[in-house]
Amino acid sequence: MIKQRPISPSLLPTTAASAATPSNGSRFASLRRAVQGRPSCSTSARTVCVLLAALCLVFFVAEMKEAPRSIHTSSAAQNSASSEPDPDSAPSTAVVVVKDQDHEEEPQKQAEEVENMPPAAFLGGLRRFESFEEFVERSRAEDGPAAMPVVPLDGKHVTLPSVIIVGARRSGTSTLFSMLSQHPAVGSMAPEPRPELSCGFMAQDPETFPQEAEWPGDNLEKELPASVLGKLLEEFARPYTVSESRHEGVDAPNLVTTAVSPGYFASHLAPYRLKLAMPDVKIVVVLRDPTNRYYSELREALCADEVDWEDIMSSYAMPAASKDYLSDAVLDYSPYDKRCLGEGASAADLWACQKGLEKSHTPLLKGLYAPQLERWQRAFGESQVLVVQAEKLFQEPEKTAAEVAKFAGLAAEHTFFEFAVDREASCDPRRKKNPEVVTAYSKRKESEPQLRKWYAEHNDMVSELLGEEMGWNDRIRSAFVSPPAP
Ligand SMILES: Nc1ncnc2c1ncn2[C@@H]1O[C@H](COP(=O)(O)OS(=O)(=O)O)[C@@H](OP(=O)(O)O)[C@H]1O
Repeated sequence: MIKQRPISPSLLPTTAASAATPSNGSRFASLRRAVQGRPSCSTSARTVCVLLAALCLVFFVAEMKEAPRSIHTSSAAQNSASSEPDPDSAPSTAVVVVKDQDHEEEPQKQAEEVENMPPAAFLGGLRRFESFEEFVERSRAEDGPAAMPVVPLDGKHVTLPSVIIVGARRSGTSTLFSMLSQHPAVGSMAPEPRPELSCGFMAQDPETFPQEAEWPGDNLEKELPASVLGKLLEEFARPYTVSESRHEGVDAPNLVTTAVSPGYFASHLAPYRLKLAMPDVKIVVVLRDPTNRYYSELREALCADEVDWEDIMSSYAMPAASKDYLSDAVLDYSPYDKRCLGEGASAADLWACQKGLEKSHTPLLKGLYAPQLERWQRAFGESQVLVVQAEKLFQEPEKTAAEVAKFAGLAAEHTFFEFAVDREASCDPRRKKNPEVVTAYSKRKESEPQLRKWYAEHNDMVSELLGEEMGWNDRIRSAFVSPPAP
């Protein structure tokens, strides 16, 4: 059970300006930098934003004094959250309160607390082990994960995530991660980037992945020897440094550690390797209208400081108008190929599938969600994989975060604050000075109706798979509805 405790200042909302305070190496730092440093936010707009945020803060603090700590549902939330406004024409979101998610307060104190813990003692749900091998042995002996481990490593203390948001990329994963991190029983970890593993530890090339811990290609129930698994977990956990003393006052079994690795969803190997390494980890998948997801990724690529034209032009090639193209894509890059789903596929087979996906039309194919989702469900079972629709997250952020929190095993009696994205400030390549960028983006945007049609059949498949209408085809459907007679 989570002990009720007064809201600490770090849980209170901050103004846009203070939320934008840079912080070393954290995911939030880059988010904040993104919010702060966006070129289009004019000074006057910023002033208005800051004033608005300050007003929000005053009202909020007054309200929090009165309000019980319950789930906060947005009054603006709509019941049907199937589509989002066109990200290219949507007005900027009002700047909303953001919890200042710094994991920097009292790091020294935290380190000392962990250091002074007797082995196998609890600290807010974390249990100290001398090594991951010891953790694995204890978990096996106790027939379940022996709490979340905290293990000394190279002068730091590291742990493992119990919930991982695996993607899809550009679907609001950072927003969800930052919202969950507001929960007092969540020790969120923003892994330090490892440039050498651009696609993530569990998605890396079999050439560099530890051979003895590799997916054997046949048996999902296989148990790796404790020494091998211990070594693998140590490598995996290396960037997940235990955060500061925010776990204080939380009863042991409730602590949840979350991580976000949006590149994992499209990986063919990550689900199986993760299952082998952390069979109990909970998986969260956020799915966004694939057309909007595509343009978001394109915008991100075009807004990068250094744009590799050749790469962008080939990666972001548009589908040909003919439907055959889809079959070609399916056969050549085979996210549908049975072997690529993992049945009897070796790590080398799966890597070939992943490479195929990476080589051509990647951003386009990443929007074919069904086979990707099937791999995760096949590896972990449906009950361990939660699918969140991005449009619902955008329209009902607090409610959606509460649902994810419940899935993660967290008590619901907590208020989440929306992490709002200032759309006007978000990168729009058309505002770039470089005419090549402007032309490239505009040309791709002209093909939007074609792209929507290309995804339509697959979108229906995803709706069917999830037993819920995602609404991603609404725009093309409405285009066919004849206007009412004058
Ligand atoms: N609350 C809310 N409302 C509307 N849109 C939102 C919201 N939160 C995140 N987003 C949009 O999600 C996109 C970023 O997704 P990710 O955080 O998953 O990106 S990443 O993969 O981690 O780079 C990025 O999409 P685009 O703006 O279309 O590029 C964000 O604007």
